[in-house]
Formats: sequence, C-alpha cells, structure tokens
Amino acid sequence: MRQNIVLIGMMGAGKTAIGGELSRRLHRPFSDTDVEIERAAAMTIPEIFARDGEQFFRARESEVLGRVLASGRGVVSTGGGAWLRPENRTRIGDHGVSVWLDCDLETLWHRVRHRPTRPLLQTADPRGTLARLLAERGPVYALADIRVQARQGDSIGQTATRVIEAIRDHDPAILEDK
Ligand SMILES: Nc1ncnc2c1ncn2[C@@H]1O[C@H](COP(=O)(O)OP(=O)(O)OP(=O)(O)O)[C@@H](O)[C@H]1O
Ligand SMILES: O=C(O)C1=C[C@@H](O)[C@@H](O)[C@H](O)C1
Ligand SMILES: [Mg+2]
Repeated sequence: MRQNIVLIGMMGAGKTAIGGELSRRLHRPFSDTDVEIERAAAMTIPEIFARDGEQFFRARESEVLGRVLASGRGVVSTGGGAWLRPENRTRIGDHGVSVWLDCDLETLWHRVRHRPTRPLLQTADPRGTLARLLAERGPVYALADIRVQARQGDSIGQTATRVIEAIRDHDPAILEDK
C-alpha cells in the first residue's frame, strides 16, 4: 500500500515536529524512526553512535523504516540520513509518498546549534559541517516525490498545511480515508 506520508530532509528541518502535527490532523498513526531506534536499543542516538558506530546505526535505521512502513497509512518522520540509502528510498517509494522539508542553512543552524543530540555535528566547526551536509545531500533529497519549503517564520501549523496541500496536488488518494 502506498499511503504512508514520509518526511525527509536535514536535521532541524522539522520532520519530527511537522510529522506529529500531520498525524494529529489526519488522524493517522505517527512513527519517528529515530525514536523507534532509541526505544529498541534502549540507548540514545549519541550513545549508539559512540558505542556501535554510524554503520550500525544505519543498519538499525533501515530495519526500523521497513517495520514502520508496513502499517500502510501512517505518518513517518525519518532521521536526516535515512533517505540517502538507495534501499531506503526504494522501500519508501513502494510504501508511501516522500515529502522533502526543504529548509535553509540559517534556519537549520538556528534550530540545531544548542542541541548536543546530533552526533554528526560534534565537530570542531559544526556550522561548516551542517553546510557541507546540506550541500551534499540537497541533490539526493531533491529526488523526493514532493518538495515543501519549510520557511523561516512559518509556524509548524502553517508548514503542515502546506504539506497537506502539496500532497493533495500530487495525489489526493493518499489523503483518502480507507
Ligand atoms: N516552523 C517550524 N517548523 C518546524 N520546526 C520548528 C518550527 N519552529 C520551530 N521548530 C523547532 O525546530 C526544532 C527542530 O525540529 P525537529 O526536531 O522536528 O527536526 P527534525 O527534522 O526532526 O531533525 P532530526 O533529523 O535531527 O530528527 C524543534 O524544536 C521544533 O519544535
Ligand atoms: O542527518 C543525519 O544523518 C542524522 C539525523 C538525525 O535525525 C539522526 O538520525 C542522526 O543524528 C543522524
Ligand atoms: Mg527528528
């Protein structure tokens, strides 16, 4: 079934926040792959990265993604790197519509800079790292079915409304109740 709504994009783009809002508005179950990975491992993401490394985390991420997509019609917020693996993109395409929350560097940096929860940003120059990741990943995120600008100054509610409108334009069947 292709009715899942899957949010992709950079850390800080608002996937978790907008995903929760969409779930409430559309009355659909909500899953966040980062939260599911932490729950299954009984560890935080920084702890998983520190103990087992990024490749281990990516393997768990692919497993969790497959599991949460199986529900068929949920809202799924992914981690910022999930969309980069081709096998994950195929799986998302088979089970849902992908929505890229496209957010500018300044907004992303403003949101993530005081949070120690993103291990990839624990570098000597985290802003530079964020900029490099955005530049590298942008063309891959652009492969998503739908692109929504997550603009600075827009509330979570306003961005959620734009996501719903964009999905309706793309394929109204995704929003239909079963
Ligand atoms: N208009 C907005 N849209 C989305 N998030 C916002 C907005 N305004 C503030 N935020 C805040 O930005 C922060 C980052 O958002 P969030 O954690 O949802 O990002 P994410 O894409 O899930 O990141 P990650 O990939 O690291 O999980 C949150 O604290 C969220 O509440
Ligand atoms: O952008 C990324 O690669 C990541 C984003 C977060 O959501 C987490 O999945 C983790 O910190 C890695
Ligand atoms: Mg998140």
